[in-house]
Amino acid sequence: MIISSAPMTMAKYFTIRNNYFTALSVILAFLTTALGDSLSLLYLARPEVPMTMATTDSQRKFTNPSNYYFPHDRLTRVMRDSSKIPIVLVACGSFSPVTYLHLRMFEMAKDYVRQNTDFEIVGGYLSPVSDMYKKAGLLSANHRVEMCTIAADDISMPWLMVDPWEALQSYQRTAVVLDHFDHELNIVLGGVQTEDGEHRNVQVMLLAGSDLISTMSEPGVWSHEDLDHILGRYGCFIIERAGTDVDQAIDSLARWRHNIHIISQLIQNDVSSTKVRLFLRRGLSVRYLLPSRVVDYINENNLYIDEAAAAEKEKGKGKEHQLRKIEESCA
Ligand SMILES: Nc1ncnc2c1ncn2[C@@H]1O[C@H](COP(=O)(O)OP(=O)(O)OP(=O)(O)O)[C@@H](O)[C@H]1O
Ligand SMILES: NC(=O)c1ccc[n+]([C@@H]2O[C@H](COP(=O)(O)O)[C@@H](O)[C@H]2O)c1
Repeated sequence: MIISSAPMTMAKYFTIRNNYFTALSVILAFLTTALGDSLSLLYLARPEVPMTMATTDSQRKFTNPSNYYFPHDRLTRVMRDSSKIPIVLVACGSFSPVTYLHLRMFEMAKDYVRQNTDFEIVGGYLSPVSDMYKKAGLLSANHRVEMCTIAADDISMPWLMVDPWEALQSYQRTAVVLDHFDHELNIVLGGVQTEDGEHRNVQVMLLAGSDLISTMSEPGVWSHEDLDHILGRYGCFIIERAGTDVDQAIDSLARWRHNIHIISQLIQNDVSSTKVRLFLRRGLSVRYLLPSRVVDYINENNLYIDEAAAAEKEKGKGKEHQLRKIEESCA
């Protein structure tokens, strides 16, 4: 149970993510220079969103948004190996839009779990953040949930689901989100079973990139009680991400080190939603950076239209040649 939490602002959190964003800035600065304007800086603007901290209790009754049901159709209810500990992976984030790297995080975690742990993954969830998070480029929750649902609806990932609980209400801290999963999986559904019919509680674990974990070392972004709750009670898998020094990121999290699993990216790939939005804004192709059906959804619904309109405007300013050059270099 979390007893208290210190007030803090999301502005500070976004400032602290600068390590990652500095690396991203270099890439964006390159594109910006090539285009000869400063529009891409808009993407780096961090919002001023106050995050009011409330108390949480894992035993509390959760209020669900209307018409909400907890998705569990792809949850493995009977474990394959009773000697293992059943876990569910939860990835929290904006997913604006969801990319292949978000999906790949689950695959990397699956390999790591099989090779290095006594866990058995019985399900995975994408949990898009609420609109109240107000991060730059955050599309409405309905669209983000829909894009995640399309992305997760892939027969090659039959254990991945999208939970709209967090997205469809006011901002919820990650500790509360993990409590919600714990409640739904273990209290409402009653956990899972072994082949012999023995009941097992499911261990909820956070799945995140190292840019997110680096913010946990900084005072004022996450309360100590929340960190203790997330890393002490639940635990997490951290996917290495270019631009973040993982060792430095977890330096001050040493007391929970046994519950923090670091997963190296053997093939460096730093696709990000920011870059995808930038490409869309420039009218560049984003195919093969995210599932085709998500690209179709974006096009059909004219999403990130402001960005596309900005690109049109640039063409009007006679920058077609430069755009073509970038497009060619990205082909
Ligand atoms: N290329 C990547 N490598 C490792 N982790 C990633 C990668 N892309 C996203 N993540 C992780 O996925 C989670 C959700 O990410 P989020 O929705 O913020 O995507 P993002 O690409 O970082 O978005 P944005 O560019 O808008 O900040 C976070 O924990 C983030 O660290
Ligand atoms: N104190 C907290 O619970 C806290 C602080 C910072 C970020 N977060 C979460 O981390 C995720 C970050 O998402 P982005 O990577 O899209 O910014 C979001 O789900 C956000 O709610 C939680």
